[in-house]
Amino acid sequence: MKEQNLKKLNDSRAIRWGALAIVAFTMMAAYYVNDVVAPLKTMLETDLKWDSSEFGLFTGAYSFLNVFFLMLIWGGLILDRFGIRFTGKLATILMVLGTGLEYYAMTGMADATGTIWGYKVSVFVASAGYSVFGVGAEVAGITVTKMIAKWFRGKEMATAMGVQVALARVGSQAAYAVAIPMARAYEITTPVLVGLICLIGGLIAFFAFSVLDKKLDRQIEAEVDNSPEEKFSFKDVAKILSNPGFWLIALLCVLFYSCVFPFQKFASELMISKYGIDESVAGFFAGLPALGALFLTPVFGGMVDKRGKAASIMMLGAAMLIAVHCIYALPFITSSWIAIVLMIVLGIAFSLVPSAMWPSVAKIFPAHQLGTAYALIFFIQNIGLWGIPTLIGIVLDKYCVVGKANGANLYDYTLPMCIFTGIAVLSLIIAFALKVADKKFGYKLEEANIK
Ligand SMILES: NCCCC[C@H](NC(=O)[C@@H](N)CCCCN)C(=O)O
Repeated sequence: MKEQNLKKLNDSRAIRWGALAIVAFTMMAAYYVNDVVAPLKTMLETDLKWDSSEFGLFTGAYSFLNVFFLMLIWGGLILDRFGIRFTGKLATILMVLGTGLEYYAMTGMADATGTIWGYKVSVFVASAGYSVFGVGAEVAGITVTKMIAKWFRGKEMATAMGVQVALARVGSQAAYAVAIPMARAYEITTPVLVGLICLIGGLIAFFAFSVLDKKLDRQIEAEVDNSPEEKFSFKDVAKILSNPGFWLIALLCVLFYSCVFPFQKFASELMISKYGIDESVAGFFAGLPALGALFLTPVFGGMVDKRGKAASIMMLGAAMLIAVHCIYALPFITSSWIAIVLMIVLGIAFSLVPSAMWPSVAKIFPAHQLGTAYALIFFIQNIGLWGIPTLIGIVLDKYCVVGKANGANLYDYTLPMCIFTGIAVLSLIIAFALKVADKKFGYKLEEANIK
């Protein structure tokens, strides 16, 4: 009997969901490390003497190598050439090494004098470490998307993608919630050390997953990794780039995510300085969008599957984003309750747009172009994840310092929030253009997936 007629590993619901749980743990650790330094902004200023521009440099460093050294593109090529197991292990090792370097810079180099290209040695080396981590995290992201496509093809693929993103949000929310209390109780760098340990756990988890994946490959005759429909191809790049749907989704992605992830990085300080929220819970509130998205992304994903309206939902999410950032920008609104409600509304927008956007990519592009399309969209998104925090950090230092307290600057966040509002307005315009393009080019974004 041919091997393919045997029951394969991923035919067992328990085993395929178990495999997803293993890699989702690795991604959860990645999202934790990604976000855990952000709530410490004020402490970094008092304890390690990092100013806002240096914090912005560090935050944007996540995407630096991905953008300027095209690491996502090389990552896509490596993924297609060497497969999920090799690329996943490589990406996770990069995350561990990068975080190790970041931790070393923040501990062992904290007192080092001197500068590199005008930046403190500790800031520069920590940013270099975070940049290496960013390459690993983004490549791991596309690897996991491909892993889900392989293990869940013809099964609960969209649900599995939603569950993986939702679990990653647990890592983000944990980071925002624990960073300040943990840093106060132990050392400022303890939250990073915990992340490093979790990532080492994630590396072990990925090695365990690889054993299962190898077994699955032995069971399937035609190896999915090598099938032409999964390959990153330069021919496809040209086709994708000439599709107006690609540009609209990529632009919406960079604009929308630039208003969420970089904003969150500064949100703990905003909560404390403008709304008087206690430092011990400010991170928790800054992480609320991730917590909301944890529950709502699968719900809205289900709605998009059953009722469609993906383009309209993206417009709604972008409109909500404008309202949130605009109200944060108003200098006379300083109630902590309003700040918290706005974070909840941001959480709803942060669930609406991704749950409509990522499945829309699959409607606009045929299956064989999907991997390439995701890598290119992530690449463009990373330009915003690099540029916006860098810009906000500089703007804070140059135009927003209004005093000093306990050795840290006090900032007026009006101008940064106006910048975020402007980007959100652009995202609504692009979402509207996408809806028009949907009608014109027949992407079927407004139609239900399940009929
Ligand atoms: N199947 C695609 C899922 C994408 C999820 C998306 N992640 C990203 O956009 C990453 N490129 C950036 C992650 C940065 C984490 N702070 C998401 O919504 O998380």
